[in-house]
Order: sequence, then structure tokens, then C-alpha cells
Amino acid sequence: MPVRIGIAGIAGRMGRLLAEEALAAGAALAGGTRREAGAAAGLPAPVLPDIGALFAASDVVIDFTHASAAAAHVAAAAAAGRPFVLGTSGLSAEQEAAVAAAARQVPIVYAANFAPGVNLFLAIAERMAAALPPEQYDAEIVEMHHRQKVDAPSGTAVALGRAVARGRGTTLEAAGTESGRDGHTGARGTGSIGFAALRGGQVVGEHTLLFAAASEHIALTHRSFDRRVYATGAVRAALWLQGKAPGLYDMKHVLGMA
Ligand SMILES: NC(=O)C1=CN([C@@H]2O[C@H](COP(=O)(O)OP(=O)(O)OC[C@H]3O[C@@H](n4cnc5c(N)ncnc54)[C@H](OP(=O)(O)O)[C@@H]3O)[C@@H](O)[C@H]2O)C=CC1
Ligand SMILES: O=C(O)C1=N[C@H](C(=O)O)C[C@H](O)C1
Repeated sequence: MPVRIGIAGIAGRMGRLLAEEALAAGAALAGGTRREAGAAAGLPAPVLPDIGALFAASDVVIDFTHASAAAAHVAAAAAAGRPFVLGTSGLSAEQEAAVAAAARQVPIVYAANFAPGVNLFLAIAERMAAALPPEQYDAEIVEMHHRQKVDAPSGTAVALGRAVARGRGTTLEAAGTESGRDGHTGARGTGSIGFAALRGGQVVGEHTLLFAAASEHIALTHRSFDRRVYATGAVRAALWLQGKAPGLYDMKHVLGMA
């Protein structure tokens, strides 16, 4: 029996690609959700009435929708006892706490970015940060995305910031962040992590991590040219979750990089 994959937000940019990639991976499409149920024109699977109905029809659900839906979606996963893949970005601390709580009952992969290259980038970022003293090397993260993106900084930029903080033996909250600089900002804080977000055109996703010291700069950049790379990774995560124990997993677990 093929694994039945349900897709929350099936009509979205990612939702449509997830449906294609699920079928390409040999899975069955259980259905999808939209904010207004029923409008299924041109979609490869039925639009079910709500997230509960989607979980009831699915072995695993993949969600690339909106942060405001995350808490209800993870609660539905826990209520149904089904695994869940969450790719949505822009979650608040409270919404992330809801994800962690649900992961005590069901297995969840929650990843800021499902591209293999980005997950290698995150591992390298942590090592770079551990090697470069924060008193000398200022960490700045610059990202650019398409004009439709609704959250900033991107989930991947935040994950890079967290990786830098981990490498420095601290947390993003404790290190401090600087974003959206404008006007009389004062001098840059030592050890804080800077974020800058650019929006325009149809850029799929670009992230640069820069360490800037007085006498040298070192930067690492990742560019995605096709958002299908995220869909392939998310479907891989959904299949990987079959039979897993409850817990909060990341793409590094799926890729064997943990
Ligand atoms: N982790 C990763 O690797 C990646 C993450 N993302 C993230 O995935 C998310 C979606 O991106 P993208 O596909 O480009 O966005 P889209 O806006 O194209 O699609 C999102 C879909 O979710 C549905 N939706 C919107 N708001 C809600 C809501 N409040 N409740 C339920 N469903 C909702 C909409 O469905 P409808 O209009 O039919 O109601 C919409 O089609 C973003 O957070 C983005 O950052 C994107 C790419 C990669
Ligand atoms: O909204 C997007 O498009 C993307 N969102 C994710 C993020 O916020 O990091 C991943 C990728 O950059 C594309």
C-alpha cells in the first residue's frame, strides 16, 4: 500500500509542487486543504473540509501554509495520532512551543529549509562561528526572496542565526539581534547577529552568512533556483517519518547529518 500523503495549503506555490513530488515518489495523494474548502479546480486531489478531515484520510500530512495555522495544525496531528511535516516559516515562540508540545505525542519534522545544501550550510555555519571569535568577527545574515513572501527574516535566516549562536555557545536571544537598521541606530553591538531582508521579483531563495572582521571577510552563500528542491525534501521527510517514535525532528535527521 502506498503511503497516503495529505497536503495542507495544496493550492499554494509549495502545495502544488508537493502534490507532484508526492506522486513522483510513489505515494498516494490523500487530499488537501484550502482556507475555503471545495475549490479544487485544477488540483490533483480533493480539497477536504478541514485539517481534521485531512489527517483522517492521510498517513502523514505536509504543511507549507501560514504561521497563524501552525498551532491548530499540530494540535490536529496530535489528536489524530499522525506524523506531520511542517515547512511553514515565521512562527512565533508560542507557536514553536505548540509544535514542541505536539511532538511529545507524534513524530514531527519541522525544518526551516528542506534543501540538502542549506542543511549542510547550517552545519558549516555553526563550525565557522565556533572558530571565529565574536569580539573580532561580526556575523551578518542577508537573505533575498520573491515579492510575495510575507515574513521576514526568512525561517532559514533565523535558523542560520541560531546556528551561529550555537557555535558561539549561546542562543540567538542571549546574543541579541539587529535587523531592519534605519536612522540613528548607534554602533553595532559586539556579538550580536545582524539580519537584512531583501524582497523583489521572483527570487526563489538566497541566503548569505558574512563574518566581517577588521582585516578580512568570509562569506558563504546558498541560492535555490527551483523551489521543487524544498518539495522533494519535504516528501522525503514525510516518507522517512513512517514508523518513527514521537519527537521533534529536523531535516538533518532525515538526511543522516544529525
Ligand atoms: N521550509 C522550507 O523549505 C520552505 C518553506 N516555505 C514556507 O512555506 C509557506 C508557504 O509558502 P508558499 O507556498 O510560497 O505560500 P503560498 O501563499 O503560495 O501558499 C500558502 C497556502 O497556504 C494556504 N493558507 C494561507 N494562509 C492560511 C491559513 N491561515 N490557514 C490555512 N491555510 C492557509 C493558502 O491556501 P488558499 O489560498 O488555497 O486558501 C495558500 O495557498 C511559507 O511560510 C514559506 O516561508 C516555502 C518554501 C520552502
Ligand atoms: O517563502 C519562501 O519562498 C521560502 N521560505 C523559507 C524560509 O523562510 O526560509 C525557505 C526558502 O527560503 C523559501
